[in-house]
Amino acid sequence: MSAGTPTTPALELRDLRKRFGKTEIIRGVNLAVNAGERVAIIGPNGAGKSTLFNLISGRFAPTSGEVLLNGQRIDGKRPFEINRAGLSRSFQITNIFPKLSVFENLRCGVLWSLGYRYSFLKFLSRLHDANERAEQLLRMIHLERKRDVLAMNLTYAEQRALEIGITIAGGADVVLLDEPTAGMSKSETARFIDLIKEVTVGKTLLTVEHDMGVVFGLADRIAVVVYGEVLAFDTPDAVRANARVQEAYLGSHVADAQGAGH
Ligand SMILES: Nc1ncnc2c1ncn2[C@@H]1O[C@H](COP(=O)(O)OP(=O)(O)OP(=O)(O)O)[C@@H](O)[C@H]1O
Repeated sequence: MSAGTPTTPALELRDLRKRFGKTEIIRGVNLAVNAGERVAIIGPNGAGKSTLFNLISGRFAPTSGEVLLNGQRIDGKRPFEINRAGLSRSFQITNIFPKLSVFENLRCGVLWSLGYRYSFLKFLSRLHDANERAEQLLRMIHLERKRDVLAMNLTYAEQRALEIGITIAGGADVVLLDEPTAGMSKSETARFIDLIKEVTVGKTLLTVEHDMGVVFGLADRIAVVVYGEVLAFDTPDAVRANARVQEAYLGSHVADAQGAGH
């Protein structure tokens, strides 16, 4: 791209709105996330963070407004279409197959991302590639030694790592993770932040997060959502210093994160 040409954002929300019955929950959100950026969405309970994720990943259709993935409209498309367009959202742990091994779970993730549009023969010819990709993912999430262990016998943190492996299996370049470290101990969380950074190198990452230690350890920019609007979208330092954010939400949370050494 020549100098001065504006780069297309990896993900862009334009005046996005969502109404449930009479209540407008998302009230005109504009957000442009650059390729390769790591963005955390924070905000009080009920602010609309999960709804925003659901709008981006296609679980909900917006009432109005646009969602663009690499410049292409994806609002109104179905989740699997959005996934194949290059945006992947973390599966919940319940979507891990408990009675399959770690390797088999990863391979399922790879095969699913290849889609059902392939004929059986083409599918078979892809199996070799899928195996290779699953081995690669296994190394990326550092579960080589658990390769043949059934998913149900993994520790909680290992299951969350597997979930991330499945999420990135198809090679999506925009990845959405919903509270990736929820329920983890402090030391597991610290290791997990490093893992997330490693596996998303070169990708665009969006997380919804309550843990301010994770937010400030992971994000290049933070979007603060309050009552369905983006109150601030800036670097961690700028958000920390933002008086409106302090007032609306952050105060005690930031003190906690700083106390934790992040
Ligand atoms: N399917 C739905 N139907 C009706 N109302 C909904 C629906 N989904 C979410 N809401 C409402 O939208 C508001 C925002 O919810 P949302 O889950 O997006 O908030 P959040 O910021 O993710 O909260 P939390 O941090 O507690 O997870 C809430 O008042 C919720 O009750």
